Amino acid sequence: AGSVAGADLVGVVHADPVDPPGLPVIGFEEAIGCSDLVVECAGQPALRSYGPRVLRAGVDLLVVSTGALVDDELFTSLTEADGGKLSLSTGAIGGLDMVVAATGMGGLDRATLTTTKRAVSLIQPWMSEAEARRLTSAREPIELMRGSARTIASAFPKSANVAASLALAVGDWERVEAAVVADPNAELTSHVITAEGGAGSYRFEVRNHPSAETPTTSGVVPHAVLRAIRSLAGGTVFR
Ligand SMILES: NC(=O)C1=CN([C@@H]2O[C@H](COP(=O)(O)OP(=O)(O)OC[C@H]3O[C@@H](n4cnc5c(N)ncnc54)[C@H](O)[C@@H]3O)[C@@H](O)[C@H]2O)C=CC1
Ligand SMILES: O=C([O-])CC(=O)C(=O)O
Repeated sequence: AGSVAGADLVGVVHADPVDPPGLPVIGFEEAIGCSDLVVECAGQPALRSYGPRVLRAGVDLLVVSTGALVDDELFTSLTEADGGKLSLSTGAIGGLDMVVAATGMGGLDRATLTTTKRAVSLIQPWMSEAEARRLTSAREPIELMRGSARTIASAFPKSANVAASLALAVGDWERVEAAVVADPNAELTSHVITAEGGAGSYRFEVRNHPSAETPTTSGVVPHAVLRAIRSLAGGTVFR
């Protein structure tokens, strides 16, 4: 809508069969040829395919699908590429600035994240029919999986990028334990972060309305992206 001062949307690269109405659709090569910044908001596979090429072309890259960075090879190619600058969207959660600051003050001993979403939105292609049915017929919350941030961000690529975002802020994939809970009655998506270390002890709780179009995603995420673009474009960072 042109609401980010200092930034113009030059185009949208997409993979759907039908073009998004009212948006300037362009191809990937055209996008990296005519923009200063590419925003990845297309999923972990798209970041794997396109991220390194964006940076190598000297174009900055803002990443939403942070969970793709669990792949060490991709992590290295994105963080050590010569060319554009990489930045990560805070996406659906808050508190990461404080986690980074606390990590800087002697490190964190431990951090946890519990993500609770509407049960049906957590069905994954790798689940058996019985597992998927358990989610569609659940009456009570079910803890679906608990493990390292690396495990959880890989197992729920459209729902637990936040686990990777927290681990990247802590600077240690294994020190962050994440859990995903399927709640048949969850109206809101919740993310509860805890962290402890030399700087203190922290707890952040986020309760987001899911997007009406894509219930796996919290509705606020595009606005986190817009905030990041505003900041990258040199605008005020407190708005
Ligand atoms: N860091 C965070 O807190 C969060 C991260 N996410 C990430 O954002 C991603 C996008 O979320 P939504 O917009 O809700 O998903 P969506 O499924 O509604 O939209 C994805 C869009 O990406 C496009 N796309 C997919 N593959 C592509 C490719 N190879 N090239 C070009 N376009 C491609 C599709 O055409 C589609 O329009 C999620 O898959 C997830 O990885 C989502 C929520 C929070
Ligand atoms: O939008 C959310 O609440 C979180 C999400 O999907 C993700 O981290 O992939």
